[in-house]
Amino acid sequence: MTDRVAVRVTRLPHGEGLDLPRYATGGAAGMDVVSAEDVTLAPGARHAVATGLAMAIPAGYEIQVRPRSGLALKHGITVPNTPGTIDSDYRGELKVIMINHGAEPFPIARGDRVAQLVLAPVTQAAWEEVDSLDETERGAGGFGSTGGHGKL
Ligand SMILES: O=c1ccn([C@H]2C[C@H](O)[C@@H](COP(=O)(O)OP(=O)(O)OP(=O)(O)O)O2)c(=O)[nH]1
Ligand SMILES: [Mg+2]
Repeated sequence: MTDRVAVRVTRLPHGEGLDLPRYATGGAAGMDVVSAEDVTLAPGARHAVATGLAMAIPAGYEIQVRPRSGLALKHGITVPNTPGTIDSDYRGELKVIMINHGAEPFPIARGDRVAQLVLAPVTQAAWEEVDSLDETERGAGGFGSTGGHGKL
Protein backbone atom coordinates (compact mmCIF):
# COMPACT_ATOMS: atom_id res chain seq x y z
CA MET A 1 0.00 0.00 0.00
CA THR A 2 1.27 3.47 -0.85
CA ASP A 3 1.14 6.38 1.61
CA ARG A 4 -2.33 7.74 2.14
CA VAL A 5 -3.25 11.42 2.04
CA ALA A 6 -5.08 12.68 5.15
CA VAL A 7 -8.52 14.13 4.40
CA ARG A 8 -10.50 15.84 7.16
CA VAL A 9 -14.05 14.60 7.31
CA THR A 10 -16.98 15.40 9.57
CA ARG A 11 -20.28 13.61 10.02
CA LEU A 12 -23.48 15.62 9.80
CA PRO A 13 -26.22 14.67 12.29
CA HIS A 14 -27.91 12.33 9.81
CA GLY A 15 -24.55 10.66 9.12
CA GLU A 16 -24.08 9.48 12.71
CA GLY A 17 -23.39 5.78 13.00
CA LEU A 18 -22.56 5.21 9.33
CA ASP A 19 -19.28 3.76 8.11
CA LEU A 20 -16.82 6.22 6.60
CA PRO A 21 -16.06 5.52 2.93
CA ARG A 22 -13.53 2.73 2.69
CA TYR A 23 -11.45 0.74 0.24
CA ALA A 24 -12.98 -2.72 -0.15
CA THR A 25 -9.56 -4.22 -0.97
CA GLY A 26 -5.95 -3.14 -0.47
CA GLY A 27 -5.48 -2.11 -4.08
CA ALA A 28 -8.86 -0.49 -4.67
CA ALA A 29 -8.83 2.87 -6.46
CA GLY A 30 -12.12 3.98 -4.94
CA MET A 31 -13.63 4.04 -1.47
CA ASP A 32 -17.20 2.80 -1.33
CA VAL A 33 -19.50 5.45 0.11
CA VAL A 34 -22.82 4.65 1.73
CA SER A 35 -26.21 6.32 1.61
CA ALA A 36 -27.43 8.21 4.68
CA GLU A 37 -31.05 7.89 3.60
CA ASP A 38 -33.72 5.44 2.56
CA VAL A 39 -34.98 6.31 -0.90
CA THR A 40 -36.45 4.47 -3.86
CA LEU A 41 -35.50 5.53 -7.37
CA ALA A 42 -38.36 5.03 -9.79
CA PRO A 43 -37.40 4.09 -13.35
CA GLY A 44 -35.97 7.20 -15.02
CA ALA A 45 -35.77 9.12 -11.73
CA ARG A 46 -32.68 10.83 -10.38
CA HIS A 47 -31.89 11.94 -6.86
CA ALA A 48 -29.02 13.52 -4.92
CA VAL A 49 -28.40 10.83 -2.32
CA ALA A 50 -27.25 12.16 1.06
CA THR A 51 -24.05 10.73 2.53
CA GLY A 52 -24.09 12.64 5.84
CA LEU A 53 -20.46 13.61 5.24
CA ALA A 54 -18.65 16.91 4.70
CA MET A 55 -14.92 17.14 4.10
CA ALA A 56 -11.93 19.38 3.56
CA ILE A 57 -9.95 17.90 0.68
CA PRO A 58 -6.33 19.13 0.74
CA ALA A 59 -5.43 21.81 -1.83
CA GLY A 60 -4.13 20.19 -5.01
CA TYR A 61 -6.61 17.29 -4.85
CA GLU A 62 -10.21 16.58 -5.80
CA ILE A 63 -12.55 13.72 -5.10
CA GLN A 64 -14.26 12.06 -8.03
CA VAL A 65 -17.63 10.40 -7.48
CA ARG A 66 -17.91 7.35 -9.69
CA PRO A 67 -20.61 4.73 -10.22
CA ARG A 68 -20.27 1.12 -9.07
CA SER A 69 -20.17 -1.23 -12.05
CA GLY A 70 -22.27 -3.90 -10.32
CA LEU A 71 -25.19 -1.53 -9.81
CA ALA A 72 -24.85 -0.29 -13.39
CA LEU A 73 -24.74 -3.77 -14.93
CA LYS A 74 -27.37 -5.47 -12.77
CA HIS A 75 -29.81 -2.60 -12.21
CA GLY A 76 -29.02 0.26 -14.60
CA ILE A 77 -28.16 2.49 -11.64
CA THR A 78 -25.47 5.04 -12.39
CA VAL A 79 -24.14 8.52 -11.67
CA PRO A 80 -25.25 10.87 -14.48
CA ASN A 81 -22.51 13.43 -13.82
CA THR A 82 -19.74 10.87 -13.55
CA PRO A 83 -17.14 11.55 -12.49
CA GLY A 84 -18.78 13.94 -10.05
CA THR A 85 -16.36 16.62 -8.91
CA ILE A 86 -15.88 17.45 -5.23
CA ASP A 87 -13.80 20.62 -5.03
CA SER A 88 -11.15 21.06 -2.36
CA ASP A 89 -12.91 24.23 -1.12
CA TYR A 90 -16.36 22.60 -0.80
CA ARG A 91 -17.56 22.28 2.79
CA GLY A 92 -21.15 21.21 2.16
CA GLU A 93 -22.52 17.70 2.26
CA LEU A 94 -21.15 15.28 -0.30
CA LYS A 95 -24.11 13.98 -2.29
CA VAL A 96 -24.18 11.25 -4.88
CA ILE A 97 -26.40 12.04 -7.84
CA MET A 98 -27.95 8.77 -8.98
CA ILE A 99 -30.21 7.89 -11.91
CA ASN A 100 -32.18 4.75 -12.54
CA HIS A 101 -31.84 3.70 -16.18
CA GLY A 102 -33.39 0.33 -15.36
CA ALA A 103 -36.99 -0.81 -15.79
CA GLU A 104 -37.66 -1.52 -12.09
CA PRO A 105 -37.85 0.78 -9.04
CA PHE A 106 -34.55 0.60 -7.16
CA PRO A 107 -34.67 0.82 -3.35
CA ILE A 108 -31.66 2.31 -1.55
CA ALA A 109 -31.43 1.69 2.20
CA ARG A 110 -29.43 3.77 4.67
CA GLY A 111 -25.98 2.16 4.83
CA ASP A 112 -26.04 0.75 1.27
CA ARG A 113 -22.92 1.33 -0.80
CA VAL A 114 -24.07 3.55 -3.64
CA ALA A 115 -20.90 4.85 -5.33
CA GLN A 116 -17.15 5.11 -4.97
CA LEU A 117 -14.88 8.07 -4.23
CA VAL A 118 -11.50 8.49 -5.88
CA LEU A 119 -9.04 10.99 -4.41
CA ALA A 120 -7.06 12.42 -7.32
CA PRO A 121 -4.42 15.12 -7.82
CA VAL A 122 -5.50 18.21 -9.72
CA THR A 123 -3.36 20.62 -11.69
CA GLN A 124 -4.75 24.09 -12.31
CA ALA A 125 -4.04 25.72 -15.66
CA ALA A 126 -2.83 29.23 -16.36
CA TRP A 127 -3.98 30.36 -19.83
CA GLU A 128 -1.28 31.75 -22.12
CA GLU A 129 -3.19 33.40 -24.95
CA VAL A 130 -1.40 33.33 -28.33
CA ASP A 131 -2.22 34.26 -31.95
CA SER A 132 -1.45 30.86 -33.49
CA LEU A 133 -0.68 27.29 -32.41
CA ASP A 134 2.05 24.86 -33.48
CA GLU A 135 1.30 22.36 -36.30
CA THR A 136 0.72 18.67 -35.51
CA GLU A 137 0.08 15.42 -37.43
CA ARG A 138 -3.57 15.47 -36.28
CA GLY A 139 -4.16 19.13 -36.83
CA ALA A 140 -7.87 19.92 -36.58
CA GLY A 141 -8.97 16.32 -37.34
CA GLY A 142 -11.15 14.67 -34.73
CA PHE A 143 -14.42 12.88 -34.12
CA GLY A 144 -13.48 9.76 -36.12
CA SER A 145 -10.99 11.35 -38.50
CA THR A 146 -8.49 8.49 -37.95
CA GLY A 147 -10.89 5.79 -39.12
CA GLY A 148 -13.94 5.32 -36.93
CA HIS A 149 -14.70 2.02 -35.20
CA GLY A 150 -13.39 -0.49 -37.74
CA LYS A 151 -10.39 -2.79 -37.29
CA LEU A 152 -7.08 -1.32 -36.12
O1 LIG B 1 -21.66 14.62 -7.51
C1 LIG B 1 -21.46 15.68 -6.90
C2 LIG B 1 -20.99 16.83 -7.54
C3 LIG B 1 -20.79 17.99 -6.81
N1 LIG B 1 -21.04 18.01 -5.47
C4 LIG B 1 -20.76 19.23 -4.69
C5 LIG B 1 -19.28 19.33 -4.40
C6 LIG B 1 -18.76 20.26 -5.45
O2 LIG B 1 -17.60 20.93 -5.01
C7 LIG B 1 -19.95 21.18 -5.64
C8 LIG B 1 -20.04 21.82 -6.98
O3 LIG B 1 -20.05 20.82 -7.96
P1 LIG B 1 -19.97 21.20 -9.51
O4 LIG B 1 -18.89 22.20 -9.75
O5 LIG B 1 -19.90 19.90 -10.26
O6 LIG B 1 -21.41 21.78 -9.75
P2 LIG B 1 -21.90 23.14 -10.45
O7 LIG B 1 -23.17 22.85 -11.10
O8 LIG B 1 -20.77 23.72 -11.29
O9 LIG B 1 -22.18 24.05 -9.18
P3 LIG B 1 -21.31 25.24 -8.54
O10 LIG B 1 -21.74 26.46 -9.27
O11 LIG B 1 -21.69 25.24 -7.10
O12 LIG B 1 -19.86 24.92 -8.76
O13 LIG B 1 -21.11 20.36 -5.44
C9 LIG B 1 -21.49 16.87 -4.81
O14 LIG B 1 -21.69 16.85 -3.61
N2 LIG B 1 -21.68 15.75 -5.56
MG1 LIG C 1 -18.84 24.20 -10.51
